Amino acid sequence: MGDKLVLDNAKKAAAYKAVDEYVKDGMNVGIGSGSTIKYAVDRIKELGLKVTCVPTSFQSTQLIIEAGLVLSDLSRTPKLHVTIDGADECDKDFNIIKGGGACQLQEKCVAYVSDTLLIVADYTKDSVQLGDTWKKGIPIEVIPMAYVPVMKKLESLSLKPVLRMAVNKAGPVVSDNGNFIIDAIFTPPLQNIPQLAIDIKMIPGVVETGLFINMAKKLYFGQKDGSVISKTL
Ligand SMILES: O=C(CO)[C@H](O)[C@H](O)COP(=O)(O)O
Repeated sequence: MGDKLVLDNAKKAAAYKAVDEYVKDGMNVGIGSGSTIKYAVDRIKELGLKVTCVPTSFQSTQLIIEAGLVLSDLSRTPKLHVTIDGADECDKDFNIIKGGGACQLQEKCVAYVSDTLLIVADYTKDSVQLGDTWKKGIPIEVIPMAYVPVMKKLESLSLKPVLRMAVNKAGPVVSDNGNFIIDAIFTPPLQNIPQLAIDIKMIPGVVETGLFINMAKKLYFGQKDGSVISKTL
């Protein structure tokens, strides 16, 4: 089997297991973003579950609509039973980096109002410490007018900020919220991750960081052989 197929099977196994364990008829469900979450939506559809879905991006809105599921938003559905989302890297203490797809702002808003946040990912996202496998840094959403001073401040926090550039478009990536994304590259180990998350968030112009601390209840990692390792703290 090719590497991509192995990875896709691992993602699917993780997403299916999370849905099977947690999602029930009548629930309000947050739908994360990325390539893994597609399988969670597939499973919800396959099981015919009667749930109300709140998306975390343009992409997940499309997934919900295409699957024929009930689409809502945080204004109409401000309290969720469970959110299922992907991740770029998870450490042994459940510190998580998200935002590889630039969706971390809406993802965090949706996760925050959820009773339970489940992370579904393939085995490459399961690390001892952040930065072991994810080399693209911490995604940080910033308002466009402030990106230069934010980058300078990030340098003073020993991070190496890079403005994320678009592919097939001249200029920077523009998030679903009209903002820029700075990827703050770091050399592991990160010291005091909860404090770092606060320090970054406190910089004027920063809207949200891709550091998800103390948020996930359970992590599901699909393995090469199609099994799933799940972890709770
Ligand atoms: O945080 C995210 C988007 O902002 C994604 O959940 C994260 O990048 C994982 O994506 P994938 O499931 O494609 O590996």
